[in-house]
Amino acid sequence: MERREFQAESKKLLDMVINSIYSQREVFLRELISNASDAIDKLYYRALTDDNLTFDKDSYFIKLDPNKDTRTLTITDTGIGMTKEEMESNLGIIAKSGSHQFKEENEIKDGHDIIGQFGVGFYAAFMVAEKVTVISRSVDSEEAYKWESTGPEGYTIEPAEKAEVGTKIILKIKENEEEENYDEFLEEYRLKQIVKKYSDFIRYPIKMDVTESKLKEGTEDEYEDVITEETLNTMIPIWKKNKSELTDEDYENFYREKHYGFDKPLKHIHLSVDGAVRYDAILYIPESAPYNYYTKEYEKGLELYSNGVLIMEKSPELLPDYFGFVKGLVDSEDLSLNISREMLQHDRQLRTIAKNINKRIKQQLKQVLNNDREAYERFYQSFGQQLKFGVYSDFGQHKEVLQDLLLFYSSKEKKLVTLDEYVERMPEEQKYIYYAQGDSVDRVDKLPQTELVKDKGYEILYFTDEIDEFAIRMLMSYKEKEFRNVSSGDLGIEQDEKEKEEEKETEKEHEELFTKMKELLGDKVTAVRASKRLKSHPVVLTADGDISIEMEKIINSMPDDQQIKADKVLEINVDHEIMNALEQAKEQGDEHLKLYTNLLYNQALLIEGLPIEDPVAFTNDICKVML
Ligand SMILES: Nc1ncnc2c1ncn2[C@@H]1O[C@H](COP(=O)(O)OP(=O)(O)OP(=O)(O)O)[C@@H](O)[C@H]1O
Repeated sequence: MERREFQAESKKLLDMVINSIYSQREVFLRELISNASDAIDKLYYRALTDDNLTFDKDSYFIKLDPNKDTRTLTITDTGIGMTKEEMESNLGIIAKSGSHQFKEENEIKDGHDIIGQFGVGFYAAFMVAEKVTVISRSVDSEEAYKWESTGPEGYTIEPAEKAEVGTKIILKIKENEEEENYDEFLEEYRLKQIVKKYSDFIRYPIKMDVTESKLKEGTEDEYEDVITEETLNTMIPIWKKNKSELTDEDYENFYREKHYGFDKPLKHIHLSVDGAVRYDAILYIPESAPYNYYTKEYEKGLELYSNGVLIMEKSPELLPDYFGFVKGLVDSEDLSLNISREMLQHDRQLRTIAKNINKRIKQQLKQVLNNDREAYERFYQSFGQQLKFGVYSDFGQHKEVLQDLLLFYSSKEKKLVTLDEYVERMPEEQKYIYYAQGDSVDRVDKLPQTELVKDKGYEILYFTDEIDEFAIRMLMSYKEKEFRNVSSGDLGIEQDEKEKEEEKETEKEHEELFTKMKELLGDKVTAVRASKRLKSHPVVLTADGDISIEMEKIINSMPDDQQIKADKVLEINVDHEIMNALEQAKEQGDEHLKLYTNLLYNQALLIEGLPIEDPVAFTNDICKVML
């Protein structure tokens, strides 16, 4: 028996396969099973043109046989086999793919897509095996041959005995090393796991004899090992089935089987696209957020398959951040994979798929919003913040996609409404879309700032999430209607001549008092003014300029210590009885007016949910007034 050397380049390549191409050792099994499946597919193609051959799908299988005593793992297939020459060229020259050549020579169709293309996968066996033996008999030969190698030193080929057509690969599993455990590749449970993970949708059954300890018949506490042959893979992926054959329950079961979430998914999307890039996808919109969703630990992404073989557990490129909650998978035969199948060579196909998927998710959400509001609200409860963050992020790039998916609580409807519903209801003379912010609907409801707008009969959107105002600032307007904070200086509410006249008079009347009050407050406020928006409450703090008080609160609570200040204005309700008290205080001297001004300013801070600078002084001030 003559030992043959691998070609010089092959030696280097083999070293690379063993040591650096694959990041996980377990993929050796994926590679050998894919080869076995390719070999059966080749028989199928041969039968199409060869009258002497019939292909009965049910008689083909792949079998795994772990044996701890001999430390071997045998993978047997009933495929096309290899002649001596094929062994020479396909296993003797690394990076020579018989499968690739086969694809070139045969017209590949019917979804029997050959997986192999690079001619390196087989050698992944050396990551776990110290010796690899291949015994194969080709469909074209009466004789069988044995190929054997212990790695870079070379290989031998000699005649062998094998009754049936097909290939048997015997891996002599390496001994454990200090930090490496190879025993796991002889364990039934582990092999099952690896098959499920990577090869669950291989078209042919992957079988293994599984040992189970069972109660011995006729006894109560005696157990015996029972061996049964199990098929480890599901074979037909749900996404390759016809949609009409599948029920909601099937999709829900698949969601659970895949551990996409513990909840019941809100909706699923099943796509079979036959366009420029062909792919199938099953996507789920979950109903509730995983516990770590809003943390750094959460990783978005879809599973990526190529021809039913898992390539990536989480491909982040397939989902934009704002739809990062979507779960599911994509299977495409059109991906250009790199040699380890762990990455893609071009992301063009992936980008096309991602773009389509993005569109479909939006459509689906819109549909739920329009047809099943209750379900959408449940979804929004979990992921509304994410959508709003999506509007805000990347300098508002995605606002067009997302604006119609937003909901806010409405002062009028007392429930969540869309921006479209708001704008549709706006009276003609209403200039802006009004909003007010606070920690909760109850709190916003009681805000004095909302009085005038409500009095006018206009609807107000309540912003109770920190992100709300930031997102809306990015949006700027919706259907050409600008957003306006109810606390802002200009509310765009038209006044008639008489009202304007009255306002001027009031300003003049109290000018001296307000100037004095502003002096007493110093730079705590930029102005003290007669309020146009208050009806029953005595005071309120509002903001001039771009930064609202709510934004000041949020930004200042962030860890990066960017201290910013809103231009606060103390507004006084001149129709309130408090005005008399203030005018009297002014007459009584600065001391008195200062006491009242501070009290009112601190009250306004409290209403806004802002901290009082000196609570002790504030309570002392109250006592002074009481005594
Ligand atoms: N079980 C098998 N039965 C028949 N032929 C096989 C078998 N395993 C490997 N071969 C032959 O050996 C060749 C090399 O296999 P290898 O796994 O290295 O590459 P590949 O499958 O062609 O490509 P890839 O690197 O993309 O997996 C295959 O193309 C095929 O012709």
